Amino acid sequence: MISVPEALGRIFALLTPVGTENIPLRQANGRVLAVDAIAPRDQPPFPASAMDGYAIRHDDAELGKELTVIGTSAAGAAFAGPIGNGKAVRIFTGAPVPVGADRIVIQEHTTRDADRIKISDLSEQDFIRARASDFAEGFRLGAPRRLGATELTLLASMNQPEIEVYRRPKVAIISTGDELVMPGDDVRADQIFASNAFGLAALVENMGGIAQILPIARDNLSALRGAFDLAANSDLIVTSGGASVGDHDLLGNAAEELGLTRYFYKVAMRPGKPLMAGMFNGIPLIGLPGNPVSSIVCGTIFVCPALRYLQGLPAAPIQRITATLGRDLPHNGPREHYMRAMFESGSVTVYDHQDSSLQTILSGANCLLIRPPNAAPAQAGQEVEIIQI
Ligand SMILES: Nc1nc2c(c(=O)[nH]1)N[C@H]1C(S)=C(S)[C@@H](COP(=O)(O)OP(=O)(O)OC[C@H]3O[C@@H](n4cnc5c(N)ncnc54)[C@H](O)[C@@H]3O)O[C@H]1N2
Ligand code: MOO
Repeated sequence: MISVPEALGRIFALLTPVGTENIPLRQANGRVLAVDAIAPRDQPPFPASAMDGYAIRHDDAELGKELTVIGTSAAGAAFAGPIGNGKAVRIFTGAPVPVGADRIVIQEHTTRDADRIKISDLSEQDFIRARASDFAEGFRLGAPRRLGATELTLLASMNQPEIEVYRRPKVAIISTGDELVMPGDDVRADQIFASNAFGLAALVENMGGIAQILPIARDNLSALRGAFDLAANSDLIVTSGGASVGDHDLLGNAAEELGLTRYFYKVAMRPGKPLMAGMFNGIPLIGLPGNPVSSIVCGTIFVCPALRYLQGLPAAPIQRITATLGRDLPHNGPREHYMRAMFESGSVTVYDHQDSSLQTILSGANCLLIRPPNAAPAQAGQEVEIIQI
């Protein structure tokens, strides 16, 4: 059995980032920028007022001084002329500061009478945003990076109506097992509903991929062949179930017969021991164990980083953070244990029941607490690592 980092490294080695495409900025939420975006001009493109008030010359900034208002500068409607001593221009937030003015007096610090204002108070600040104080022409937003609200705001202000992003990787999800039926279908007493594919599809979509849930493959070679045929145009195949050693667990052997080159089988983790990965007729394949918790844990630990890597992001494991253990834990066995747990106010407490079939416990958990292989007993108050889910 190999370790989790070793398995993840071998999965990255199977993958090649997908190609790129040009898309409208409006469709870029959640996508990964593939090429640096470069600002074609300064922002702000002119010195701009940060407040509503009056633009004046610095020399005129004296308490009690009276000035003549000679015009208005509004956002999108600049005052054309320059401004001299003894003069003021009514100005609004975001408006260009007239040539010659180098200070804004906020309107609360003035009294106005017709076209005259009197300065009644003064701030230390000039309330002028210098040209290019946000970014200058030539500023780069570097790729690769995932685009969300903040990046899209910036890209729009950089006048990027279209951007180059990585294509969304297509992931075919194949559930295997004679006992499985899709939710809503007729179910016999000896069958259960196929749940793994729904969670896995959500993980894939959350990571920017396109998930395709294929029809359930029964535990026989021709059913598996049919499912794999449907996955032919995918960037990644994810299977669930049939990975273990039972008489009906034929995924590994059958897939090899159909063209799979297996790169590894079995990982020192819990849940998830029968994980495998390989290349299926040119398409990378990750084979997850069938137990629902194993499938989602392995999806989080392996499929999510794989999706990031397919979209041009660095080959990196899922982020861990530290938390304080809320309750003592016994020593751990030889496999790295991903325990379902609750993280609240910095403290993490594991659930009593950790069987990898318990979907209710998994859905109640908000993190996985990681126990290293052969870890000594841990006491409440100790620092531990968790992954938020
Ligand atoms: N003799 C041994 N038996 C088992 C071992 C072992 O080392 N020796 N490993 C156990 C571990 S650990 C796991 S994990 C499971 C994994 O087995 P498979 O990947 O072959 O999964 P299945 O047998 O097909 O299913 C296991 C379990 O999960 C249910 N299942 C499967 N697919 C789905 C699905 N899509 N949605 C919901 N539930 C699903 C299935 O009905 C079984 O109950 O093997 C242990 N056995
Ligand atoms: O490795 Mo299994 O996934 O513990 O239930």
